[in-house]
Formats: sequence, C-alpha cells, structure tokens
Amino acid sequence: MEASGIEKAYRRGIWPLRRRLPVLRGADLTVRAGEVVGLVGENGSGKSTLMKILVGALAADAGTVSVAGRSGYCPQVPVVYERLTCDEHFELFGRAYRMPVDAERRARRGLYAELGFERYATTRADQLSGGTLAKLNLGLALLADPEVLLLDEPYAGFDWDTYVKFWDLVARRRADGGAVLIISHFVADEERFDRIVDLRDGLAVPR
Ligand SMILES: Nc1ncnc2c1ncn2[C@@H]1O[C@H](COP(=O)(O)OP(=O)(O)OP(=O)(O)O)[C@@H](O)[C@H]1O
Repeated sequence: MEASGIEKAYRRGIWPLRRRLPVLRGADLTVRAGEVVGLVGENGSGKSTLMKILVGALAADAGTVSVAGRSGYCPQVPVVYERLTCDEHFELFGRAYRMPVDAERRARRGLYAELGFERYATTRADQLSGGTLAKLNLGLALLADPEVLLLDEPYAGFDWDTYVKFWDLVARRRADGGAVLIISHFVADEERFDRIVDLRDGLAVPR
C-alpha cells in the first residue's frame, strides 16, 4: 500500500467564523507485503484521519493512495448494529464481501477460536462487553482475509491473553506476506513493529 502527498483540512465553525483546520500536509506512507508498521503520534495529530483516507472512508484534499489487493479496516470506534448478534454480523459482512457461505462460516469459526469469543456467537452487539466488541470489530476486518490490514488502536480493550493472541495473529499475517498498519499509543509495543512512522505537523516521519 502506498500513499503519497496526502493533504487534508477539516472545516470548522459556521460562517462568518468558518475556518480550515489543516491536519495532513503532504503525508507519505508505504507499507510493503510482509511488513508490520506502527503509526504513532500525539492525540489529534491525524492518525485516524490518515487511516480513513487509506481505506477510502474519507476523501483527501490532495494526494494519491494505491493498494495492491483487498484491505480490511478496524475503526477506532466499532461500527456495529446493536440488535444483531456476532453470528449475524459475520453473515452480513460475508455477504458484503461477496464470500461464499461456506468460506464465511469457516473463517468465522477460525476467528472465534483465534480470538476466543465463540461463546458470544448468539449475543447481540448491545449486550457485549467492550473487549468482546473490540474482538468482533477486529474479526470483521479479518473475515475476508485481506492482504492489507489497517487497525486503529485495535487492542485498547483486550485482556492480556487476547493481547498476546492478537500479536500471534499479526505475526502469522506477516509470515504469510500480509501488510499490516497499526495505530498504537503504547511505547511497550514498539519492538513488535518492523518500522514506526510518527505523524508530526501533518507529515509522516520515519522513527
Ligand atoms: N470530522 C471532523 N471534523 C472536524 N475536525 C475533525 C474531524 N475529525 C477529526 N478532526 C480533528 O482533526 C484532528 C486530527 O484528528 P484524528 O482523529 O485524525 O487524530 P488522531 O491522531 O487519530 O488522535 P487520537 O490519538 O486522539 O486518536 C483533531 O484536531 C480532530 O479534532
């Protein structure tokens, strides 16, 4: 995945006090196959904004993004339907990804086992704990086995066991030639990344 010259400004306030808040000022970022890259930066530096642009959820003002293969996105705030169960979410997303039913069921079983939340398969999203909701959010991003994985603070609500499983899962993706970009706030995680990119003054600076 390659992004170059990404610019983005948000419009704030109402006329005549309307003003532009420049967030990205020409950010460049590349994540290669078999690489796990950490995206860090202080609160409000534009990490989530850049990731939304990379997955196409937000339009940039300038710059280009190219992705070889499919991408899977795990947003910071889970986008789920509160009345649907975990199983129903996987079914819905499987259809959206145009996966054959058998392939979706197989992938779903694997993700329940890998992240350890099979017992919540028939629980509605509005009755899940924060950590289990985070597992569902991650599981939905992984369902179609994307080549490029973009994760916005995916493990904030995970217990230690799940956190360890998460990094095993990332290591397997890397070994299989996947590209992974993770927004992180934890200094302790830094050695787990192949590379760290710091978002500073609207630019992506290698660390
Ligand atoms: N939809 C929006 N409209 C206006 N301003 C926004 C919008 N989304 C984000 N911003 C502003 O853009 C800046 C960058 O926000 P962003 O969420 O990308 O930062 P971040 O680095 O991910 O922050 P954090 O570490 O707190 O998650 C912030 O000043 C934020 O207030």
